[in-house]
Amino acid sequence: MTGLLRRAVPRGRRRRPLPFSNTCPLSLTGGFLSAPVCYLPPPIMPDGAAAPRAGDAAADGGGGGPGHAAAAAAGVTILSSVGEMVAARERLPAGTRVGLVATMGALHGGHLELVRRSLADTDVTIVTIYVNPLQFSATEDLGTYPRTVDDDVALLTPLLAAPADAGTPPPPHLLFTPTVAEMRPAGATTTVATAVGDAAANPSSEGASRPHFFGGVATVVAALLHLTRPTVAFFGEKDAQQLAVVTALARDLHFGTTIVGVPTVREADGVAASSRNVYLTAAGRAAAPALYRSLVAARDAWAEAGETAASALRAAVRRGVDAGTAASGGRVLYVSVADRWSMAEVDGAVRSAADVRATAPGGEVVVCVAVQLGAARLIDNIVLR
Ligand SMILES: Nc1ncnc2c1ncn2[C@@H]1O[C@H](COP(=O)(O)OP(=O)(O)OP(=O)(O)O)[C@@H](O)[C@H]1O
Ligand SMILES: CC(C)(CO)[C@@H](O)C(=O)[O-]
Ligand code: BAL
Repeated sequence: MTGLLRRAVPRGRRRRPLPFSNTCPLSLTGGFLSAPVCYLPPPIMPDGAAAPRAGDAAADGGGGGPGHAAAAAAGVTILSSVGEMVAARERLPAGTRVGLVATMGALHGGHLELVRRSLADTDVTIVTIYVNPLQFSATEDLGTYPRTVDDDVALLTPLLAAPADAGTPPPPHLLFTPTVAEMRPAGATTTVATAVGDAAANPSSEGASRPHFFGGVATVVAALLHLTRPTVAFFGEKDAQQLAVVTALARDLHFGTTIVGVPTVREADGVAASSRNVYLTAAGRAAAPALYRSLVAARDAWAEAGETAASALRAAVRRGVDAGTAASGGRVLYVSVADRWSMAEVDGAVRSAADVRATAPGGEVVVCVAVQLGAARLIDNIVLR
């Protein structure tokens, strides 16, 4: 049976209704990708990155707990194989505006805001949950990264199962939770390199602090864009350099996807919502507002007091974060004042606030900070605007 989709579009646009089938049985066999696989020698991983470890698959998104059954009952389709994902994407009618929200799970208000943006701006939303081993170094927290798939499904279900207008079938939103074995089969050797995330490009950046990281992110995001072919993909501004990397990736490799940055969702005291906040001790949590407080102070010094020296802005953020977190064991990993899209560090002066206000936007500068606070590695940033 075919129905017409008529979703409320709160951002001032009502799109042409699209036909969706509300009886859409999904292949459980992996579609055309279930063809025989040629096994190759063990994969070569990027420098410092951890290969998928035994046991990862059991802890990642595959399988289905009680939350999956509830989601299925509410009409949310959860897919765990690449073949199912490809087949489901193939079934969407031409012209469907598809939104992608890529996550590593342990969902919080930041993720849900991305999903809401996608639901408002596109016809069909695909949320992915995948803890990507390629973006963790051997000494990082791949093994302990919070995996809360049932809770995640429970949070997503009310959003993704929200009914369309009466009388029309709901849009076929999807949750894709592949295993490592599905996403990165034994023998996979190809990775995507990115100059925007390159440590050499900026020694005081997230890319330099986590040299393995952006190669892993670019590789998995390229695979997810390829599998889901989204019209728009939504990424959080909290991960400023990741947003720059993904924007360059989509543009440079002609994915035809628009990358949209979503403003950082914060707790009442300014702390950016983050899955790794669960690692904070009570003292660390009490100290964590120092990051955003220091960033806001630097932005105010630029906007209101005319401070344009990048070195002064960097020093002010470092001083503020040190003062707020050192007693709780906080250690500043880097402070960066960089072009928002190339991530090149600014050596001299940033454009003044008056100049930015008076002329066309462009050449935005972002101030980023990373802090190790006990077991939690926190990042945050503010754009000078
Ligand atoms: N507070 C937030 N506000 C808006 N978007 C966010 C926020 N936190 C994460 N995101 C975005 O959600 C997407 C998935 O991020 P991810 O699953 O790594 O969550 P995370 O909280 O950043 O995790 P971690 O604590 O491991 O860094 C990314 O695009 C990320 O930028
Ligand atoms: C973009 C991403 C899902 C790739 O694994 C991850 O880096 C994240 O959750 O920000
Ligand atoms: N939030 C980006 C994913 C990561 O830190 O591994």
